[in-house]
Amino acid sequence: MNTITLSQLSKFNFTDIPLPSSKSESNRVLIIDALTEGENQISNLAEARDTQTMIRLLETNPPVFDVLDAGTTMRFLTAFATITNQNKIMTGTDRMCERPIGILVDALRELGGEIHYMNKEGYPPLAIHGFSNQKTNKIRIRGDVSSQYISALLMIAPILPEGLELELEGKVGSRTYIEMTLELMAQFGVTFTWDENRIHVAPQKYQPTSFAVESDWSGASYWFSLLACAEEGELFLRGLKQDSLQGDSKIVEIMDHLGVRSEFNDSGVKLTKQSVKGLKSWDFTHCPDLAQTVAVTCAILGQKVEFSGLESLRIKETDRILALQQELAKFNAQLVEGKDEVFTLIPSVDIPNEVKIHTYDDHRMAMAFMPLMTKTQVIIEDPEVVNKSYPSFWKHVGFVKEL
Ligand SMILES: O=C(O)C1=C[C@@H](OP(=O)(O)O)[C@@H](O)[C@H](O)C1
Ligand SMILES: C=C(OP(=O)(O)O)C(=O)O
Repeated sequence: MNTITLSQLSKFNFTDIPLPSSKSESNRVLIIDALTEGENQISNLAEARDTQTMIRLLETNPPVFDVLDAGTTMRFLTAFATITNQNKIMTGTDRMCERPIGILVDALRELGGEIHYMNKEGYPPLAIHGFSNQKTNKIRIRGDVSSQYISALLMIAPILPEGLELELEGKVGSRTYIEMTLELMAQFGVTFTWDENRIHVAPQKYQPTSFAVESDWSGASYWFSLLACAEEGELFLRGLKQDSLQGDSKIVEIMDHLGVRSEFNDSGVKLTKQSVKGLKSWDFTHCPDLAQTVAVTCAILGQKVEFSGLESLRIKETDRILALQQELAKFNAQLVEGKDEVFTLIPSVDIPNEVKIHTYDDHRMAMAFMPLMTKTQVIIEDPEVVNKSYPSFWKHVGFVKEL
């Protein structure tokens, strides 16, 4: 197996990190673009494999949409292919075929789509046989499994002949991603109403516009963590906005407790060190992709913290709770499950001279453990796994030089 070795480096010079563009924004804008009559001007699309896969599939329109391991690409293209009345097979990696999609398929069938499971009920691969007449414009949908089903339905809603009223049932996770979807739709001229748990989108057209994708806040989180764990350093993260569409911009608030000060200007955010105020607990319901970053940071910084809202982590690129537990244990930290889905992060008291991190086909496992290099030599297995969201990650790590 390929590995990358990160030598210990606890103090570093000021480093300017260009950051990749957001794959979440890119994948939404690509679907919206495909549904817009007329030309949009879209710039800064992500280099992420998830986005490049989406671009390739939309451009070449093969009979089989193999999305690899991209969740948004699978969910958004399933809704898109159905509503544009295509015959399509939707598939992906083995892991993708273990990630549930039944809630979205049920909703699309209720609307009038014809979709069959090719293997296991509720999971890809799927055979889509298009869409005849819209059967209803009211759908009730659970919000506690993945917000991506809701985003997928919302983006096709304006082009449904009768529009769509979505009633969100139960706890809604990753709400910030639903807000991102609606805000992006609004930037392309679509109006909606959102009243408590009811979102209504009338039939209407997306309006051609110009849009520049922001840098990726989830990818930015690893740099906040690096500075939090280092003894000395300064970073500039390019292309981030204080007023972001991305919920993972919450990392600013979290890291303010963990010793990182953020100052925004027109080109990005400057990070400097400040004293650690401490963190007692955090709820990751609406920013699940930050959980690994924050768990590793707290484990290194000696912070005992209660983590909640981790339920969706079990059905992502890997079971991220199990993966975290196994890898944190390698430097004597723990993530202990307690009552009512609350986990306690017990920090490390003794970090070995070298730690080898297994990455479980999960880009965020590789990137989240990088900051451990501030304390010891780290070997990361399968480093190319970062290509899913941040192909230039290791190149950027190379920009960080010992002081
Ligand atoms: O809509 C999106 O762009 C995403 C939503 C989240 O997924 P869930 O809604 O499944 O939590 C997040 O974890 C994923 O990385 C990207
Ligand atoms: C969960 C993620 O992506 P997706 O669900 O789109 O595969 C992620 O990028 O952390």
